[in-house]
Amino acid sequence: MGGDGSKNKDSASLVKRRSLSCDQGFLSVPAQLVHHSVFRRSAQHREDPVSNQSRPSDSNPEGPRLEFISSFLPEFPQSFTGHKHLQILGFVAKGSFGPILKVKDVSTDETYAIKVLSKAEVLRNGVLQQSKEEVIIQRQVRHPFLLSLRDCWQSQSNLFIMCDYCSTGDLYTYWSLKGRFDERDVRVFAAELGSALGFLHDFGIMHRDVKMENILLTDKGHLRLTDFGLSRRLEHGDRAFTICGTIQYMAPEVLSGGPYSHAADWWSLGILLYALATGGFPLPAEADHGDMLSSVSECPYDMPDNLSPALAFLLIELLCKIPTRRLRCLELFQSQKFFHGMSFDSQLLQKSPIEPILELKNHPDRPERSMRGLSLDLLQNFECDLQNSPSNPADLSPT
Ligand SMILES: Nc1ncnc2c1ncn2[C@@H]1O[C@H](COP(=O)(O)OP(=O)(O)OP(=O)(O)O)[C@@H](O)[C@H]1O
Repeated sequence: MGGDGSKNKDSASLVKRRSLSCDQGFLSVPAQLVHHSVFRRSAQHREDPVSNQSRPSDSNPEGPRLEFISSFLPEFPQSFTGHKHLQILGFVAKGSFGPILKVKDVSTDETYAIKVLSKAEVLRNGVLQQSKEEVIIQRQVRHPFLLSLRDCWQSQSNLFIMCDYCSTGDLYTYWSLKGRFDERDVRVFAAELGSALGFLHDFGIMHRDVKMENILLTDKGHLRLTDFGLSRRLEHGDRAFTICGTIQYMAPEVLSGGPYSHAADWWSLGILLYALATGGFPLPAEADHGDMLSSVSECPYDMPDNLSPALAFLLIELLCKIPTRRLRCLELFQSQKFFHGMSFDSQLLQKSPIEPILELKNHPDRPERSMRGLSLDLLQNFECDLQNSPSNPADLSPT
C-alpha cells in the first residue's frame, strides 16, 4: 500500500500547486504544502514551441500594455459583457495562479465558479500557451461527466475562466474522510469517469492529470472531471513525450519520458479506482519520476484479497505496464464483468445519489480536509490575493 497520496513531489519543473479550498470560510492550521502536478519544461518545448513567447517587454513604453492584452487573444477576449450581471459570493479555493471565485449571475440566478489567473504569473511561469490550450479544449468538449466551460475573458491584469459551480467539492476530500468506498459506488464512479475518458479520447484529447483532486462532485455526488491545464490534443495513433501529471497516477511510459498515448489516462483511472476501493495507493509517491519509475517497474500490483474477482480483474487490465496490452478503450471497459447488468447511460447512472458522499457532505472535518496540505504562509498569501483579486464586479470587467 502506498499511503494517502499527500506526499507527491515534483520530478522537474513544477507548474501547479495544491489549491486551498476555503469554500466554508474555514481557516484552521493546515498540515503541509503538497505539490501535485509535475511538468518538464524542456519536454514541453518540444510539443509547445510558443510557450515562452509574448512576455511583455519593457523596452517600449506603449508596448507592454498592448502586448499584455494581445498575447492572450483570441482565446481570452476583452468583449465579455455578462460580467455586469455577476455578483461575487465568495472564494472557493486558491488555484495555481489566482483564486477560484463563487459567483452568481443575478439575471438568471445561476451560480458559477470563476478561476482567476494572474496574467503576470502566467507569463512568469511560461504557461501562456498551456492556459490558452486549457480553454480551447474545455470550450470544445461537452459531456455529462466533464465540467463545462461557460465563458472566458480578460481584464487588464487577470484571465477569467467561468465554469459550472460544483457545491459538493472534490472527490479527494471525501476519500480522505471515508478511507474506502463500497464496490457499488466504485462501479458508478468508474462508469462515469470511463465514459468521460472514452469521449475525450474519441474527440482527440488526452487529459493527462486524472486524479481525485480533479474530480468535482454534483449535489447528488456524481462526478465532473475538470482541470484541463495539462491536457493536449492527441489523435489516435499520435504520441506524446512530456513527463507530466501527478506522480502516483503516472503510467510507466509517461514516467520514462514516452512515447505515450491515451492509454496512460486509463492507467491513471486504474490507480484512482484502486485507491477508491482499497483506501490506499498501490505505491507511495517517490521523490522524482526516475525513482517512481523504478518503483512501478518492480511492483507486481497484487490485488488485495478483499476485492471482488471482477474488480480485481478490471484493475489488473487497467494497470498493465505494457500500454499496447492495457485495457484502453471504452467498449472493452464497458464489457468488463465488473459492469455486468449496468447501463452506461448518463441519465440512468445519475438517477440515484451516491449516498456516502451525501452523508459526508456536512461532516465537521470536511472543510479542513479540503484545505489539505496548505501552509499558513499560503493562507496569508491568500488573504493578499483576496485583496488584489477582483473583489467587486467592476474588477471582473474587460480592460
Ligand atoms: N467549478 C468549480 N466548482 C467548485 N469548486 C471548484 C470549481 N473549479 C475549481 N474548484 C475548486 O478549486 C480547486 C482548484 O481548481 P483547479 O484545479 O481548476 O485550479 P488550478 O489552478 O489548476 O489548481 P491546482 O494547481 O491545485 O490544480 C479544485 O480542487 C476545487 O476544489
